[in-house]
Amino acid sequence: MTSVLGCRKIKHNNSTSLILNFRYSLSIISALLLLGIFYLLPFLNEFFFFFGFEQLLSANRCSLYPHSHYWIASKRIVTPRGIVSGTVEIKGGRIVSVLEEEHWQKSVKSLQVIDYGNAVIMPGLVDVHAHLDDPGKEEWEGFPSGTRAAAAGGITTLIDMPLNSVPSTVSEETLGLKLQAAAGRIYIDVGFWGGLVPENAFNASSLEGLLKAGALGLKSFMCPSGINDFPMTNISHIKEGLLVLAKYRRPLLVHAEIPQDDAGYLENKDGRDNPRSYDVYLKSRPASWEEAAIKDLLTVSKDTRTGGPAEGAHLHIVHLSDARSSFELIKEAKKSGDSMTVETCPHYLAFSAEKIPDGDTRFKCAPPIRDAANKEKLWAALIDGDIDMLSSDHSPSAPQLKLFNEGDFLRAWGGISSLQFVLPVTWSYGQKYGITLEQLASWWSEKPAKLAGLSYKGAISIGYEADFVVWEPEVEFDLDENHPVYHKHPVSSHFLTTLSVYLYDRHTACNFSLWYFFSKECTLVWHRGLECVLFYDQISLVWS
Ligand SMILES: NC(=O)N[C@H]1NC(=O)NC1=O
Ligand SMILES: [Zn+2]
Ligand SMILES: [Zn+2]
Repeated sequence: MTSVLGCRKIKHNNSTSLILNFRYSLSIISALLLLGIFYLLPFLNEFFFFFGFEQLLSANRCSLYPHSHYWIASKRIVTPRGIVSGTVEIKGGRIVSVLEEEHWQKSVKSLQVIDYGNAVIMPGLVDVHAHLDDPGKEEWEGFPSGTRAAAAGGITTLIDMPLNSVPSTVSEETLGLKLQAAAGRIYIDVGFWGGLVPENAFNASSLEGLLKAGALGLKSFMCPSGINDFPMTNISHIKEGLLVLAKYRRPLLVHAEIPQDDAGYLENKDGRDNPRSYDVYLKSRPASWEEAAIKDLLTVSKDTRTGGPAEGAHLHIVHLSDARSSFELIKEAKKSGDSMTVETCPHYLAFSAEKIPDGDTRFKCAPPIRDAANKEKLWAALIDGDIDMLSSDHSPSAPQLKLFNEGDFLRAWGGISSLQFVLPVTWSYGQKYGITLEQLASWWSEKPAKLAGLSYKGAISIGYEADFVVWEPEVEFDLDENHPVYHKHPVSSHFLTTLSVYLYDRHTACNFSLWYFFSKECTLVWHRGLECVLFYDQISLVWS
């Protein structure tokens, strides 16, 4: 296939990527000037050495094709106006035309066309909720490992959460540290959320500094986050934050759980309950926690309505698990005109509490995975369009924090590691519900790009950035220990092994799909004789 040759050729070809790198370095320079991050000045020598050489060299190898102007063809191109058989024309990293078959065949020189046949060309996934833990907790995950796993999973843009790294991203300065840590170490486009915490919530100029410095929006917790320098906010903090966000027309993402006094969580303080029991954990964080948080949020989300004091701001509920009361409240608020969206995650759509073995802390996340009936309702809400989008909530930790030996659900780290597998998991588990490729593109690309304010990403449309995933929905692979995993901790990659456990338990054939992947180093990975290519044209940080 031409792309194999194309890829190898690119390893030695400089022309296209020089433009890429020029653009990349320029964006960094202008950002630095713009932001006035003067404290970075002492590092600039090193910084430009890094970018000028390392980054140039590595990115030189990342272009798909030795042309800045080329076409990719397929019988299944997922566009906002449906599935098209034809070509996407790419020039300088942007989509300049999408042509149906009969229109392109005459006009395009064959050498500049990569024909993927029946493979699906979709917009690259935009994951708006992942914790890359870098700087400071690189032993949990990092920009290189995390973005590489993302690329291998078809994600071309990732927005990093402000907590789990050290320090948390809660100021212009700490955002600067993120940029520094990401520089030259990312394989896909990366943007950042900033944190809304009690310390900055009433300090509008601090929040503005964070937003002006490039944070795409803010994130806050309504319960303890598990991270000391990321304390929880109350509704007054959130109300204030929304006023600042309104000015910048940016979203607030909220972890919506408020601890309730009646919860088993408190009852177990004396250690009477068995901490290995998933049921005990589930009861310790009941749906009433989510419901209480949503009820509280609705007292301020109305401010985001047209004519309201926070018009322009937007409230986004992350990782909804409760498909009952909490979901109904969100749905009503949206109907009333509150500017709100909600996401759920593949683990809530794939697993159910009844099947989680006691002591298996790979399944621990917050809010918890609930019962099978709840899972069905989540799927229905997603398919009806009432849950707007999906995200990974990739939240890895050092393996020892999962306490695999003790299997203590109450003390183990809460977080599931899933980045590389969100596309095949969504597709595979969605088969039962007859989900379509267009729905996948909406949940994983179009809506998340919109949330992050990336108006030039998330769709295969003229003028959009040329970020794609090319994959074969019909091809299956076994998710076993031989499967290459790029997360920092592949062995304890909770989600991966969890899925395997499930599949083996049920003795079903693995129904996961294979996608092509093309890594930055131009390493072609072959699975079952199929060439894997994911390609992306823009290697740059995302700026608002
Ligand atoms: N700190 C952190 O990443 N917490 C995440 N983990 C999880 O399971 N839910 C979360 O919010
Ligand atoms: Zn959360
Ligand atoms: Zn999270």
